[in-house]
Amino acid sequence: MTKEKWGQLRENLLKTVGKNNFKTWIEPLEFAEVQDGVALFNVPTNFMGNYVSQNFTDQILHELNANGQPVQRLSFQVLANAPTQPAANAVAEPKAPPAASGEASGDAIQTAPLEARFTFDSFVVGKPNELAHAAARRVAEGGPVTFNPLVLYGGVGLGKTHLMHAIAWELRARQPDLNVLYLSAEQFMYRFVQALRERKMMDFKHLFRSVDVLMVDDVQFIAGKDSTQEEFFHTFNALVDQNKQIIISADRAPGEIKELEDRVRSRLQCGLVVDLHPTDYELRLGILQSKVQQHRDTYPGLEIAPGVLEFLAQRISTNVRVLEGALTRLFAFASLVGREIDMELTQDCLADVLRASERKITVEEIQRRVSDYYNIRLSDMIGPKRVRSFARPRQVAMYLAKQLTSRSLPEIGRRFGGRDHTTVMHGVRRIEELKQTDGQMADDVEMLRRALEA
Ligand SMILES: Nc1ncnc2c1ncn2[C@@H]1O[C@H](COP(=O)(O)OP(=O)(O)OP(=O)(O)O)[C@@H](O)[C@H]1O
Repeated sequence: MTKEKWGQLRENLLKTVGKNNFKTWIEPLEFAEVQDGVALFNVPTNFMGNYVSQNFTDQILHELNANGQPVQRLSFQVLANAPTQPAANAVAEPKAPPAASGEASGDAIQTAPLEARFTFDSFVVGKPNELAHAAARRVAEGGPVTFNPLVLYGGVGLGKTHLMHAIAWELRARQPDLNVLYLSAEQFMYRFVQALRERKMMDFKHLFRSVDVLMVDDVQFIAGKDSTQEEFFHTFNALVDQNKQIIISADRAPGEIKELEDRVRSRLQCGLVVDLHPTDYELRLGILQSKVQQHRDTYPGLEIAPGVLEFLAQRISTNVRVLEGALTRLFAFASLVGREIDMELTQDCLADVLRASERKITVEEIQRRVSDYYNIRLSDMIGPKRVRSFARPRQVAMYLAKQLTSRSLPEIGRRFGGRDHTTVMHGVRRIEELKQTDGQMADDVEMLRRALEA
């Protein structure tokens, strides 16, 4: 059967299904092929495929067979533009959703392919993200729901979206019939507001309550947006009641998202909350090595001199997105000028990135980190109390301030509640000694240093 033929047949369905149904459900079906008695259609969302299959199969089969097309079954696939992956059985949307359009809400969610690159295979695992990765893997296996929701949180560019897409791809591969819905919290709000405006709340509720897996990215976005939070809360409860998996990402821990309603916060905290820590040197190097492999296909024959990747992993300590961007630029530049990627070319090509990442660590930042680490209040770190539980963290912070900033001893003293420079000197020496004799102290200081430098 040809597309034209389907176009003609389709018109006949107008009478049997009615104008509204026809417009909403039949017209968007794109005929693909007939094979072994199965007619395959492309549909914009999985939800739509399911709906048509449940409600209009008989009419469509009848129409096809009555017009000389021997078809026993219908099949629907979600259209995905992703070139290297099969069509995802998940609906996704671009990070920046389009401005409100006149499109009907509820019956279909704006679709876009999941990012083809964001798979488990391309995700490099290291200490900072191993727990998040393991949890994502577990959920992606699609077995019985053991923790609900899974909340992945972490700073900018640390791989939250990558992991979420990887889960969706994996679920799709393992269970093609599963209805996986991935969208950003912003898109959730946009859909909700549109449904309210167009009085299509029933459709909206039906859509969101009929998914098997709901994935909401950047949930911090709904903080302070009361009615969206309320709807999210109800959607959440309805799905949890049906034992459907929910996966959420946020840029910080649920407890730290301001203006998030308590009941939403406590729901998020009910499941497994795992964080993606800032990358460390080893992870950055691993990611760079893996990206180099990918670039080799595009730029065969380009060589990288020894030491360049190590240098980048050391110097670019911001997010992975910046790291990736730097490498892409390096390859493009090197291929353009026909040179090997060595230190000189790297310095030339990435001068601005390298400058920007020369991050200055402040004494205040150190104090904050150290007090968090030892679970004491910032005011106690700076204040006058001399009990060991405050004095030791204070000395660690002084030591790190001396090591990681260019502040003088008197300047550091001033920032620790106006202490004398000899006190600072004593503190720094004490930690130096302890690092030699106390393994725990050596580990603590190293961990803090890495976290601050990340
Ligand atoms: N461990 C990793 N291995 C491979 N690539 C990674 C890893 N972590 C992050 N990336 C890459 O870094 C880029 C940024 O990741 P992603 O978009 O997932 O970050 P995010 O945490 O969602 O950030 P944002 O809060 O800005 O949305 C992506 O291209 C992603 O593939």
